[in-house]
Amino acid sequence: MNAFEIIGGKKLKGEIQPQGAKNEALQIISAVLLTDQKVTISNIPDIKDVNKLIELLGDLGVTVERLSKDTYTFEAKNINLEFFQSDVFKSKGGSLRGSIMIVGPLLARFGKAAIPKPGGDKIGRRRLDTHFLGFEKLGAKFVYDSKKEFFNVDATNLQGAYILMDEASVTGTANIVMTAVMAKGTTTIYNAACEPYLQQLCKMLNRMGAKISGVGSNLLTIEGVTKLGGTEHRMLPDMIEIGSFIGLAAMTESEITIKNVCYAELGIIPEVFRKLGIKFELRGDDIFIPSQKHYVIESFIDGSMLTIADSPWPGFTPDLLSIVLVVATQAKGSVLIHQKMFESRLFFVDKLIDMGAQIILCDPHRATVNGINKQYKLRGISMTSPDIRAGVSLLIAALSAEGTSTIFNIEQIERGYQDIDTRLRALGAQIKRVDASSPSH
Ligand SMILES: CC(=O)N[C@H]1[C@@H](OP(=O)(O)OP(=O)(O)OC[C@H]2O[C@@H](n3ccc(=O)[nH]c3=O)[C@H](O)[C@@H]2O)O[C@H](CO)[C@@H](O)[C@@H]1O
Ligand SMILES: C=C(OP(=O)(O)O)C(=O)O
Repeated sequence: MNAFEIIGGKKLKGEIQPQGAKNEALQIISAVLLTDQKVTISNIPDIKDVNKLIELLGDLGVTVERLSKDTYTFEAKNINLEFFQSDVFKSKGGSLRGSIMIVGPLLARFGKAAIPKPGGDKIGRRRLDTHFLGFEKLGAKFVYDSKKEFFNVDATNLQGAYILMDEASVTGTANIVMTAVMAKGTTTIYNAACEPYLQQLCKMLNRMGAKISGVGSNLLTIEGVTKLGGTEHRMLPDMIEIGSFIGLAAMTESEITIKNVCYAELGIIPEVFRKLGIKFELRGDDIFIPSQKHYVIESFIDGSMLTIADSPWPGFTPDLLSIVLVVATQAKGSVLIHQKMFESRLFFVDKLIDMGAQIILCDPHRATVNGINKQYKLRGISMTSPDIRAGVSLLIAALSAEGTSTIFNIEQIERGYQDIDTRLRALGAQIKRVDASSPSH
């Protein structure tokens, strides 16, 4: 078990390159199961969740070749469907959220799939109804063994259908799209999620021979085809990392350039950080954030207090709300953070309160932050990271704080942020990895 030890209060400076997008990678890598031909994928982030999915595909029989640090080829020629019943599959498949997205492609290609209830962050209930209701509409049948927490799904004759999704689920949409691309006839998916992750997936599937229209909207039309072929795909930069680095720069008064951000794909994200008063410039495709001592939270036009809430794309992603919250603690002004999607994602504010932040947790979904305008610094403490984004928010808080902080359970952070300690050290951060099982901890 490792922990991060951080000496805070130091300004950082330099350039940082965002990794490839974690949540896109999980969809794209699952999609290689749709063809027996070679698929080459680049800008793959070297992070725990993605590596676990790649390993799982290897166990299923996919030939995986690593061409360079971030580029792999996948060839799903000989898939071993017996592997589903093994204990290895039950433990590995259940250890990450993204594994649920192997179901759609396996159904489309082989007419059967299985999956243990997937893992991922413990940030509230994470139901899978949208996925399975969609599979059912396309003609599949599933059985859920609640004792073993295991799904078995069968589909002998997938038929296109009209699907009004019960919510705009990100992984649910990806799964249903990957099933429908090889179902007979036309599928219409309304209330589809349309995050850049999904747009990237649909574009890749179309390059493989699929016929998907409406990409980027919440109404997708899919004409089923009988076979898909190989392709090449490059992952977008991770928009959640980009948002995290904007927050990091503001909190630590640092001058940071975030390189090659694909700005056009960031949607409303930059605007939300601007509303917190953070200044930055777009230089080519880089975001340059100057060192700024103070930043002032905007009010609404009528003078009322700003609310920042999550909603499905093109709304603000829930994965950046924890970062927005931590950044607001040092701003001038107040903001209400409303986490609508997840019910346990704001509890980490206890740790920020221990560090000296002024936050009132109104209920599990809402927290009011009273920014202290850097009148004093947060103080370093020992804390445990409850989930990936809270973990990074605490890391940002620790880097801005006075004194030493220790963050335990950094495996959560490393699910989604590649070599984060090394990359932060390159900006001048005082962060080191320590063995948390040693007696001094
Ligand atoms: C591997 C992966 O890609 N994970 C992302 C994916 O998870 P995932 O695909 O699991 O999340 P979903 O989009 O299914 O839903 C997330 C939560 O929001 C709720 N919900 C969803 C849609 C909606 O219109 N209303 C609503 O309340 C759901 O009930 C659920 O509690 O999308 C989430 C929402 O952007 C992100 O936090 C996760 O990082
Ligand atoms: C919640 C997240 O991930 P996952 O869905 O993999 O748990 C996230 O990336 O913020």
